[in-house]
Order: sequence, then structure tokens, then C-alpha cells
Amino acid sequence: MTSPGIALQGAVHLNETILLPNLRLALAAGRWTVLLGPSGVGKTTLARLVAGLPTGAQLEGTMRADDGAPLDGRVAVMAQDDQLLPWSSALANVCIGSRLRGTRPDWTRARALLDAVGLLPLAERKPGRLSTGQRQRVALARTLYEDRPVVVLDEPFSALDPVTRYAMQDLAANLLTGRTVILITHDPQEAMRLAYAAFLIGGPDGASAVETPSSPAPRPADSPEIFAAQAVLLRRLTGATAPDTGIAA
Ligand SMILES: Nc1ncnc2c1ncn2[C@@H]1O[C@H](COP(=O)(O)OP(=O)(O)OP(=O)(O)O)[C@@H](O)[C@H]1O
Repeated sequence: MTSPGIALQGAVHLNETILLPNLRLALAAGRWTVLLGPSGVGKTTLARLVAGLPTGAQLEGTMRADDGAPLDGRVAVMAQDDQLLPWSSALANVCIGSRLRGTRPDWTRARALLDAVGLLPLAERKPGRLSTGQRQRVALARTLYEDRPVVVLDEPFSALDPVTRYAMQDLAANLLTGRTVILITHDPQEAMRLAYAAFLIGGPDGASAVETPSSPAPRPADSPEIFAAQAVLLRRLTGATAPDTGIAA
């Protein structure tokens, strides 16, 4: 599968007002782009526009995949809420897309994906008997089952404890290698562990680029470059000036 880069420019309008002006975003092909910014600024709206999902907002401008093909049907979404069907097993939840499309589920592939996220032993369990982290792993397997070249991850790990979140970041980074991923997060460490490129959404420029570490993701959280990068990012997110720590901005 080849994953396209996406170029987006224009303004996002919502209810007669401009939510995001002057957007100019380049989402690199086969890489992770992280979107950050204050609550309510429009990150989810933007990602849903890319996914072709209803938002109530309109993009006045252009959004193009660099392979020239439409994005319709090529984007999978994983959200903070796992959105699993409570009456279906973990395995059945993985193939829910097939059932919604009225096609025969590929149970072998669904099992392989549950195995990849470490949940094959719990394949017959219903979501009510899974932990939050286990449910998010089922949701990740369901996202992978859709096998789309572009994946939107909208704060998918924010409800998890730090240790589970760290493991999920590694798992997702490995399993989504080669896809064009948009990750929305409020967590500077998560952003700097996973981003190939990152943008702060909002303000008069619509989106402004954030410097990211150059080493391959997922990066270890305890590396000096991650500490430094997340400190710089946190300062930008809070609008704070640099304390005298010796860390270069
Ligand atoms: N369908 C809708 N109709 C009207 N307003 C909406 C709709 N969806 C979102 N909004 C508004 O649009 C703005 C952007 O919302 P959005 O969810 O995109 O923000 P966000 O940056 O993702 O926020 P958060 O970080 O809190 O998730 C908010 O002010 C929100 O109230």
C-alpha cells in the first residue's frame, strides 16, 4: 500500500464564522503529523474534514492527495472513545466495518490483528469485561482492519494511564508504519515521541510548525532530545517564556 501526502490550504468556516484562517498544512506521505493546540480551536474539525466525516464546518480552499486520487474511502479514524459495540465480542468488534458494509468478515485477518495487539486470548470477551487499555487495543485492531492508507488518531490514548499509554504509542507507531497518520494530542511528550512533523493549530496563521526531533519514532521518552523538545513545545502551548534551565529554545 502506498500512502499519499496531503496538502491542505484555505480557511475552515463554522456557522458564519472563520474557525481556522489561512491554513497551509502539508501532511507528509507515510509519516506521522501531530496536531496540537488549545481545546476548541478546531483540531478535531480539521481531522474530520480530512476524513470526509460530517462536522458542520466547511473548508473554503483545497485539500489534495499528492497521488491525485480522491481521499474518499481512504481514511480510517480512531477516537478517544473506543466506540466498541458492547454486545459484540472483541473479535466481532474488529470486523465491524465488514458487517456495516454488508460484506463477509475476514475472521483470519481479524484474529491476526487481535494477536498483533496482544489480545487474541481475549477475542471472545465483550468490551464490558475489558480494561480501558484493552478496549483501545481492540479499537486499534479495528482501525488496522480497515487497512486504509491514511489514519486519523483523535486523542486515542488520552484516557489511558501513563504506562499503558506509553505501550500503546509504541504499538501504534509500529503497526501504522508507512501510513499517513494525523495524531491529535494535548500531550507534549506523546507529540515529541511520535511526530515526524507537528503543527500548533490556531491563531492568525491557522497552523504553525513545531520543531520535532530528527531521530526515528517512536522515540524513548527519557532521551535528552525528547526532554528538550517537549519543554520547548510546552512553552509554546502555554505561551510561556523560557525559564533559565540551559535548554535551548
Ligand atoms: N457540529 C458542530 N456544530 C457547531 N459547532 C461545532 C461543531 N463541532 C464543533 N464545533 C465547535 O467548533 C469548535 C472546534 O471544535 P473541535 O472539536 O474541532 O476542537 P478541538 O480543537 O478538537 O478541541 P478539543 O481539544 O477540546 O478536543 C469548538 O468551538 C466547538 O464548540
